Amino acid sequence: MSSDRVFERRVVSKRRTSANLEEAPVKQCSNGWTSVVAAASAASSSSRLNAAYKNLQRTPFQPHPDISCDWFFKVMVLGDSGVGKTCLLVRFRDDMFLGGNYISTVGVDFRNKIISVDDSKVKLQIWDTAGQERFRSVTHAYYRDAHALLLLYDVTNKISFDNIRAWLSEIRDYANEQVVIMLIGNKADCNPSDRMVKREDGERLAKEYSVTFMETSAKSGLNVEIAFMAVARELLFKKTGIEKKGSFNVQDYVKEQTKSNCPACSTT
Ligand SMILES: Nc1nc2c(ncn2[C@@H]2O[C@H](COP(=O)(O)OP(=O)(O)OP(=O)(O)O)[C@@H](O)[C@H]2O)c(=O)[nH]1
Repeated sequence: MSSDRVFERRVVSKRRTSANLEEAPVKQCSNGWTSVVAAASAASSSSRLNAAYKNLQRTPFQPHPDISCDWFFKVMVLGDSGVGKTCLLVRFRDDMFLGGNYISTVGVDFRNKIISVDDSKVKLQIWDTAGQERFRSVTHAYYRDAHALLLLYDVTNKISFDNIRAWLSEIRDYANEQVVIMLIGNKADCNPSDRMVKREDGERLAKEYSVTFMETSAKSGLNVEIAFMAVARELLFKKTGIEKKGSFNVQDYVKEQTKSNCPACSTT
């Protein structure tokens, strides 16, 4: 059994509002999610969880031992509470939108998806993090071995955009220097009157920090698959592409892929 399969069990409820994090380090959910609640502290109370996490840490940028895939990458989704991190993941993984009551994530969760990139099978282990400030110290512990970070803001919430600089500064402090970063303006399906952050502002900020940018909608599915595919391609290129193809520009890839979508929701 590969290390991450320890987490791949059927579960009861992914998201909880209880702040009593010490109670249950691993929550299981009916929708396929597994919560690693307050893992930084709770991991020590679960040897299996600890072993699995340590195995993950030992395998950055290595082909994954799982014979069903060629490569394994850990991707984290970050951003303020309510920007749509969980919905983005659920859209990518299950092609569903979690409407209705909004329940804030506690701690961190992950789920796997295997995708095909050219002739390679790539397993993405995607970690959903709690956006609320009180969980920051928990989520920081997971940054270090992430290969890619999707940093989200909500185009209808200016504060979530203004906080992106602070997020980028945290990333600089806690993440690997080689980490691939993509800035995402989510909820691009909004009414024009609800939009508080212009696409150009997102583009400008991304340019300033030399990161890739795109707008998505977890609700409509707009650009969600493309965002994850772009990240997977860039990671794969970093690992193998130099010998194989010479060059790959993720921003050009995103531009090409989003060309046929709503212009207001794509990148430059
Ligand atoms: N219109 C619209 N609403 C969205 C979209 N994505 C998420 N939402 C809504 O935004 C709210 C928050 O979504 P979540 O995915 O739970 O947000 P989160 O970033 O995971 O929040 P935390 O768990 O607190 O960090 C929910 O009510 C969603 O239905 C989107 O693309 N468009």
